[in-house]
Amino acid sequence: MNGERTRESEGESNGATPRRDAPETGARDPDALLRRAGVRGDPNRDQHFLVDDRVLDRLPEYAAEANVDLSHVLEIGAGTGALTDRLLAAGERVTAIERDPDLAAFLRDEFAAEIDDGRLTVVEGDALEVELPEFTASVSNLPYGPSSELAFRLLPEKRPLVLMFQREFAERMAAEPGTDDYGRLSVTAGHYADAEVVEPVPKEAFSPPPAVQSAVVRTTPRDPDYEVDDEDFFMAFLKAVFTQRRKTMRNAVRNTAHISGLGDPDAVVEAADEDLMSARAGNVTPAEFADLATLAYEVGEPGDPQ
Ligand SMILES: C[S@@+](CC[C@H](N)C(=O)[O-])C[C@H]1O[C@@H](n2cnc3c(N)ncnc32)[C@H](O)[C@@H]1O
Repeated sequence: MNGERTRESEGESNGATPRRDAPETGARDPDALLRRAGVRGDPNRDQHFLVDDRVLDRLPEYAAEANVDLSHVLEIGAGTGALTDRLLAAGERVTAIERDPDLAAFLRDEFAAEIDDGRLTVVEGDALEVELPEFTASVSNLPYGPSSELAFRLLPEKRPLVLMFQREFAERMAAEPGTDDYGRLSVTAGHYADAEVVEPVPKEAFSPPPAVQSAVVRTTPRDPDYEVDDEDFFMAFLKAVFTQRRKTMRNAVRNTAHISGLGDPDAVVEAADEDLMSARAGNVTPAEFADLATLAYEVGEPGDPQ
């Protein structure tokens, strides 16, 4: 990769002073970063780099306007560092995780001054596997392949998040009961945080453009307005009944015992509220699911979920 780097970067790589492509804003230009890195994003490696300055600038603003503590921002999938640069400007410290060894090497070179100052740590590795640092917030343009697993690695950390997802995923995450988008993802994400879609982002904001539209989600951690005895069972129960979201809850509970691990699903149906058993999963609120999961755990002989 370094052999492909342009003259723009030559002679600047002494690590002493941060690069500034746009003196008026002080920000690095995303296209110049791509040229200096000498890369084209590889969609097979979830590489779609943000090249729209306005979207890049707004991502940390979504956190700042919610008074999020940006003293240590975690960025997952830092790419060529266009967002990293904005996060360094908005916050005090950034830890940037990047799986691609060439991009991680580029980041270490491009941001040598910030690394020397102790403001940036580049972690080379898979964000699903590396140990996460203590962070106060995460602002990330996530790789879409593992975005669900990444979201559910971050949400239990109970920190504010501003994350770019595929638009459909974002809308399902933030959906309310009774809407078409409401489902397992809405309830499981809502277990940890309030989620709101703050901006749809068109394909053209990325290089190369992804196949689908994107959207930014901001999550604000909070405790749920219900209690569950066993969180793992609650999650397994949701997974089970939402595989049959168009069936009544009565049938969904009965038909999915192999997923939820319930030994006696009929006992749950008999003990549960009649109206609730006649409802469809897409209309059941998180609190109602929690009550039902608690009941199921008590009377349904739970075993090992799938
Ligand atoms: C959508 S791009 C975003 C890049 C950059 N943040 C931007 O906005 O231009 C996702 C980045 O995540 C990296 N990536 C893909 N899978 C990853 C994983 N499992 N862990 C860490 N980084 C990953 C890719 O190499 C790519 O640089």
